[in-house]
Amino acid sequence: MIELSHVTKSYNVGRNNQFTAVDDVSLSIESGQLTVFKGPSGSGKTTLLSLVGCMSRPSSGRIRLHGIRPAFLAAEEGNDGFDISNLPERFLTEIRRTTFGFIFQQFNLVRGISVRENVMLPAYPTTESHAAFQARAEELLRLFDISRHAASRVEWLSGGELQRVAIARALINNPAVIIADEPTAHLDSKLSREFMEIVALFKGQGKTVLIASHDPIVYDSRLADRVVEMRDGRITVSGPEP
Ligand SMILES: Nc1ncnc2c1ncn2[C@@H]1O[C@H](COP(=O)(O)OP(=O)(O)OP(=O)(O)O)[C@@H](O)[C@H]1O
Repeated sequence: MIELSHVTKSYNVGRNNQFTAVDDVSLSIESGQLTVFKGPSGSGKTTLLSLVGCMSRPSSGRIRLHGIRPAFLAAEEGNDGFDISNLPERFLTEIRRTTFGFIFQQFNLVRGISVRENVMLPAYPTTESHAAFQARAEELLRLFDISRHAASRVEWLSGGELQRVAIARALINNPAVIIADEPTAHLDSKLSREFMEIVALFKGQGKTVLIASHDPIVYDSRLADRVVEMRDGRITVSGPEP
């Protein structure tokens, strides 16, 4: 479970353009479920996901992981879970790479290098050998039917293929949690439905999935265990508690 208690994120603190993007949010996100964050543009969805995914720290409040153990941490988890709100950048980076897989709207693939190299980019070789990562990359390329493009540069791929490369890259470290920000925004409805089939696969593997989306194919999906609605940095509807 991921537990947020009174989480606030403000930008440009102390300046005249100070802005609170996430405002006193408390929420429990159940493991192994799909939680969809829905809301108008600017409502704070991306900011909230970036806080949970250790890409930034909250201005105040606490975020705790329960039962999700970053692989590099030897210490036992206490009853209060593992607090990620105030960790030094070095630890945040390690947790981000070992625990979370990210899928972005623009896919954020690196041009000029191959599909295989893109999938391998986030590989985190302190937890497994390079050979193990290479084997996983080949397996993921096969799973998503992009093996024949492994040596191609990403700029030669179609939109659907790019999406599958981005998904394979998100899985290279076998993360417990997948975070996807508007993953279907640049896809037609057929590819969006295919994306949701892949989400079903994630859930089947017991992964926790968080998606920010405006797309009814995502938030109306039967796969969504919970739809959390946001407006002006606050939760307006938090769906049924699991
Ligand atoms: N680094 C930043 N500095 C200042 N303001 C920011 C920063 N990042 C985000 N914001 C502001 O915070 C608000 C929330 O942004 P956020 O991207 O979280 O919204 P969102 O719900 O994901 O929107 P969208 O659906 O358009 O992606 C926006 O008004 C945005 O302009």
